Amino acid sequence: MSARIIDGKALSARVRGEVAERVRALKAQGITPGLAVVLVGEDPASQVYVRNKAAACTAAGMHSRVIPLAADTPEGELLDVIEALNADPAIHGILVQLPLPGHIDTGLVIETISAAKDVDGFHVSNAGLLMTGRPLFRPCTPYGVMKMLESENVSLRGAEAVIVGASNIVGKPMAMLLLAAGATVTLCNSKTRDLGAQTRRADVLVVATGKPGIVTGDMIKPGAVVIDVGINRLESGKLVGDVDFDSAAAVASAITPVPGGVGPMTIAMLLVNTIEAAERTQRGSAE
Ligand SMILES: Nc1nc2c(c(=O)[nH]1)N[C@@H](CN(C=O)c1ccc(C(=O)N[C@@H](CCC(=O)O)C(=O)O)cc1)CN2
Repeated sequence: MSARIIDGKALSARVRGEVAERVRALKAQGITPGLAVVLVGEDPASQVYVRNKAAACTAAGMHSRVIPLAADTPEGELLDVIEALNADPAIHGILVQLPLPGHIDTGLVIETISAAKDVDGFHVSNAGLLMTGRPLFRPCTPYGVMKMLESENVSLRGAEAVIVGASNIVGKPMAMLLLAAGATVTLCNSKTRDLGAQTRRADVLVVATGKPGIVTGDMIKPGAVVIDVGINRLESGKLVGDVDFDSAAAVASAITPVPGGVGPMTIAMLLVNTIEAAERTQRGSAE
């Protein structure tokens, strides 16, 4: 292995420490930032993520409210919960943990969250603002990836960036952020012909498909920076990314591990978005 390991755990701890300082400053002005997380159902992975989000919030000095709802909660009831949170002045950020049970329209749920409290950055208004270069909230995972690239001093101006996976929550916003930073962006999807021909052009390669091992070392340009967004639990219980780590690390100049890479940054950037939402409220009330 020759690649440098990009330590998401260490960077997320730094970011969370900076957020904690901003929380202290805001509290001194009488505002406690508050995050509400709605969890529908009992998906074990979602339960872990929600618990970790709440714990990170509390550790940073924020107010955290977790709202667990049964898997068969009617859609209308979930929308009522969101409306109540939209109107609650103690709550500055709202997120609904995904995925949702099949009987619920995810798009409708996201659009019901007030765009000003949409700390996931998934609301169509926030997606539009990001696309037009005026971001309010950047989606946490791609935002975390940008923070990792910045911390590694990766030069993005004019760089070839290739993203594998075109989801609304990672791939598409990732493309917008890399484009805004001056990269030439290629966004691959499940229909892309000859994926390796695309990935081999990448100076920065971001993989977010949920398919373990879809990218192997022979698909990577020597010296590329490889960001693995995938989190896949194998039957053995082992957690792996979308990139075959050993073969990729032999070729790349830097690579994120799984676990301990992008995942912890997702939670750190959620705290950043929440403190920004609360600071914005404070500025609004001071004007
Ligand atoms: N409303 C949202 N739902 C989902 C999001 C999101 O950003 N907003 N992203 C993912 C899940 N996710 C956050 O919610 C998330 C996934 C993984 C991690 C993480 O820290 N992973 C650890 C490993 C944890 C484990 O042992 O399972 C790591 O990679 O080191 C944090 C957040 C889908 N849903």
